Amino acid sequence: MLKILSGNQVKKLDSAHLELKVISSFELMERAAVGFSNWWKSKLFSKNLPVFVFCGAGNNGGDGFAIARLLHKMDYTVSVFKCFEDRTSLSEDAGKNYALLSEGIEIKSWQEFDPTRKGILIDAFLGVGFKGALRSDAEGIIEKINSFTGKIIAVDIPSGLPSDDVLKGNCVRASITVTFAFPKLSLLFPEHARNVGEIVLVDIGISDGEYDSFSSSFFYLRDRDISGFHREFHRFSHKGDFGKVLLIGGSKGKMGAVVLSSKSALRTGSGLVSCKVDSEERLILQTAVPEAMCRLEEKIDYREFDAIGVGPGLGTEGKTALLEDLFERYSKPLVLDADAINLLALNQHLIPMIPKNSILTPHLGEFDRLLGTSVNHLERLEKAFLFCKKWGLNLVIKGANSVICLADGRQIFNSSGTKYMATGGSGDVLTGILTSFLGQSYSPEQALICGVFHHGLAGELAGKIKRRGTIASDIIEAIPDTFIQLDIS
Ligand SMILES: NC(=O)C1=CN([C@@H]2O[C@H](COP(=O)(O)OP(=O)(O)OC[C@H]3O[C@@H](n4cnc5c(N)ncnc54)[C@H](O)[C@@H]3O)[C@@H](O)[C@H]2O)[C@@H](O)CC1
Ligand SMILES: Nc1ncnc2c1ncn2[C@@H]1O[C@H](COP(=O)(O)OP(=O)(O)O)[C@@H](O)[C@H]1O
Ligand SMILES: [K+]
Repeated sequence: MLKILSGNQVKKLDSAHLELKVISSFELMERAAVGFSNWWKSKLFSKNLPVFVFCGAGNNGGDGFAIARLLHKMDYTVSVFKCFEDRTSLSEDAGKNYALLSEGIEIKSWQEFDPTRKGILIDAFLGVGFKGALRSDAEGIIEKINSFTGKIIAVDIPSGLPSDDVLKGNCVRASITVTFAFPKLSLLFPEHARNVGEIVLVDIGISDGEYDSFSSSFFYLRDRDISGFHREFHRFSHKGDFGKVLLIGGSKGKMGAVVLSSKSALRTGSGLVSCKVDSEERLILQTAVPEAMCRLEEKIDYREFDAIGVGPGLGTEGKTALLEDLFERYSKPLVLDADAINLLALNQHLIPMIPKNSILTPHLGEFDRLLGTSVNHLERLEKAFLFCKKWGLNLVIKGANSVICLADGRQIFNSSGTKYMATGGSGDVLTGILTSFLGQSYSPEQALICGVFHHGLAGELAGKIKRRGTIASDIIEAIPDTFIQLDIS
């Protein structure tokens, strides 16, 4: 799994790579620019639109010059806008790439840019080398870039965004950020979404093993990581191997939640799915999901089940005793979502009773209720880290790039998912998926890594067809396709 390093570690990673592969820093810059232009080619941007490349004096600007050269070669009309006083201030590699700009490329000062022009703007002003508060000239440059009404594409990071911290000043508002080697931590914070836009990761040839000597507790989960975490089933596997799971949830007016969770558990491969629901409401579940069974008795022997998920649509009124009783009589890891989390927020004395290694899946609102409001995502990550360590629990901070926070302190940002998943019930689908994997004897870590990724991928597949018309049921229907897509039998 790809490690997310700090901005300060990037230079060291680069130097180690240059030494290992015996290449120059100039060649590495060229790889970044080639990676960018290959992505550009795949997007088929119209050649009728001129390209404006804003270049700073550092290596981010160097990437910009090289990109300008490559796009010009591809027959785009390219102008470079200098965001520096004179050539002597350029970094060595930026200087080399500046010298390679061909005659057909117009070179102007950033002040000369007319932001009302039609075209595409490439922001290669500041990269991960940006430190401290913006200097006053830089403020002006960023304002100029942001006054442009067309598409802005940031190189590595939107200029002005610190790579590992929360934005404090002004920053370019990009609609796409093409980042190199690994996504910089701050690109993944929800409060930066308007500045970062869509993230595109460009490989510059640094292999995962080269990150080994760098310490980081942050990771980035991609499709290639998944298969190693799945369990294999063989020809003689029986119903029991696929697990017997229980979902506790649903209440008057909110039965849909447990309908969605149970369906998604079945679509994820559970052998047997039972639901503990109010007896008056059972017909809704049994009609909607005939494959699921209802358990109506007051005192279920929870030990019958390989995994239990609790919370979707449960309601909080009068349910504290149910949760307490569950913690007393079940010792395997649970999945706790929605109202189970709200109950914990209201009854914090129950937290020490949660079976070790359980999984909590709060969205930002539930997270705040449980652990208090946070001023920014960094604080939220720190709170999650302390909570998971203290209680030996795992937690998913849900949203775009959901963060899997493991009990051992690792925090894994998910790469799959789409904005079309921001629809009622998609969290209930995740509860079903996670409970299903736990029931199939996946460890909580395996269940989390596979579950969160497949959920996001199912959302992407559904969103490709249904766009903003995507509903939670579409995500469930797409779960089987995720196994095909990832070649999991
Ligand atoms: N492995 C990688 O990640 C690679 C990174 N490359 C590029 O190199 C960049 C990093 O290059 P550098 O270390 O030269 O740094 P940058 O180009 O990001 O920044 C240095 C420049 O920013 C200015 N600056 C810094 N703080 C400022 C402030 N507070 N106000 C105004 N200006 C400020 C400096 O004067 C200098 O001109 C990356 O972002 C990426 O674009 C690629 O060229 C090659 C591979
Ligand atoms: N913009 C987004 N990008 C990616 N995933 C998203 C986005 N918005 C929501 N999701 C995912 O959808 C799910 C929503 O969960 P939740 O808020 O609990 O929904 P509900 O309570 O309606 O079931 C989470 O897994 C979250 O990661
Ligand atoms: K930039």
